[in-house]
Amino acid sequence: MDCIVVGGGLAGLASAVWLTEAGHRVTILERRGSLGGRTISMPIAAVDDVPDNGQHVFASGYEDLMRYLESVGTRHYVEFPGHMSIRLPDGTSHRQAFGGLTGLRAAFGALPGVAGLDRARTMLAQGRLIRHVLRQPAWLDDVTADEWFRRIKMPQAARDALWDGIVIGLTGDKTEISSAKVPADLLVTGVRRALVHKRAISIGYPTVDLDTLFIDGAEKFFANNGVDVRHRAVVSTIDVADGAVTGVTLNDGEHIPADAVICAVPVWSVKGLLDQVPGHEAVYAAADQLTPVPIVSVNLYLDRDIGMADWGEILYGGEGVLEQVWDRQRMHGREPKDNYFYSTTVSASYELVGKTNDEIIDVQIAMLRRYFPGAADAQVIHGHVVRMPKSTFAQRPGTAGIRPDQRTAVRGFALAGDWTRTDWTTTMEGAAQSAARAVDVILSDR
Ligand SMILES: Cc1cc2nc3c(=O)[nH]c(=O)nc-3n(C[C@H](O)[C@H](O)[C@H](O)COP(=O)(O)OP(=O)(O)OC[C@H]3O[C@@H](n4cnc5c(N)ncnc54)[C@H](O)[C@@H]3O)c2cc1C
Repeated sequence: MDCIVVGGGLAGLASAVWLTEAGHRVTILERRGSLGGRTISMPIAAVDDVPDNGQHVFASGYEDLMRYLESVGTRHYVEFPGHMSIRLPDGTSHRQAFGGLTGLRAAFGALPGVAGLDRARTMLAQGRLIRHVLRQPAWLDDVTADEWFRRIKMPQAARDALWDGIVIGLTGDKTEISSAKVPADLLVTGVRRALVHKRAISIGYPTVDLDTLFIDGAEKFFANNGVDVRHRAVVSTIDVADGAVTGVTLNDGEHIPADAVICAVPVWSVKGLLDQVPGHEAVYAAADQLTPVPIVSVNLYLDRDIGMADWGEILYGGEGVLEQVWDRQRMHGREPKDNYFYSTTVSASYELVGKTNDEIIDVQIAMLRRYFPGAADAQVIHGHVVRMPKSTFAQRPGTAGIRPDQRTAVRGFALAGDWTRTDWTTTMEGAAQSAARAVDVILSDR
């Protein structure tokens, strides 16, 4: 078959690799000048370094993403150290091993900063939470995670220490925005994966920049297997005749014929592309409801070691958003030479994203000084702000079930992308799983 993949982010790359492995001829059409979509590196000449557009972390249940990395030969660049740390505003850092004794103690309410009666209240609230996750009451998608925590009487201290961070980490959004059903579903996915692998889910990270991890191996694979990659090719319609796909048309009017097409553009780019696809109204309605969530990342090259206790630390008790700090040189196994490189991530950064670069750097440095005594006199050698107003998408109450399936009403045409229906939310694994399912649709349509 002659196949077209629209979009060269992770969902498109994985689709192209797996269609090629299945023996088909593939063309990738990517609107930008390079591949990678939302997972890219951004070289900075001033410090001779290659930071990313934002730190990406992995969960050990990311099966399809790992399969993609196996296919492009870079699986060995992901490490799961088995721990991460949380830091409280008083500067104390607590190392969290995943599962094991720490998990057991947490189940009994023993969380940092949670004391006295709140421990018993936390244990009871967590019991109610687990019951809701397993039984999924009908109202779960009618309320925000914030309201859910109020209903199960989760003490504020436990929310500050763990649960708000979990919601923001899992959904990418604030507790007062995200539907309670999203974290509940993800907890089910996590437990399922943990049971299959007989291991608690843990968090890992790439030991190289994102281009080396996701793109370089893919480009070699494409060159070796005759995949045609066309940059700056902007698709304007998916073409359909008699219920089957016939190809795509670019914005300059060129029609490219194909036997099969996978459309792997982000949710905010899909409107207009599917006008000829029966049922596109529901997809466009979903696209209107899955609104973008900003992430602001700052790559900070400092003149000294701020004394991080771990490769990654989550800062609790911040400003209601999840703030994370990453020790990039440690993660990449490099000795600091001319500077100490820390990367910070502010998820759901609705307020921060509108500020100037200098203001953002000031806010982040002030935050490091608050949490890390070693940062008190640190000077910024170079600061690099990455503002991504469209990083992930929000799933507000009432949106359960609106994410479209990969299978469409058109023969030979499938949707992919982190926003299509998967076991995950807006993640790299969601993108990879959507690709696996889209490729299955195409292969089963033959
Ligand atoms: C800062 C940041 C941090 C993140 N952190 C994590 C994390 O820690 N863990 C995690 O799992 N996930 C994380 N994510 C989410 C993850 O990056 C995304 O969910 C995933 O990369 C989405 O991949 P995708 O292929 O679905 O979409 P995209 O990567 O957006 O790819 C879509 C591609 O389609 C192209 N395109 C659009 N329209 C057209 C058109 N008309 N014609 C041709 N091409 C088109 C675009 O240019 C783009 O290259 C993070 C995201 C960001 C931005």
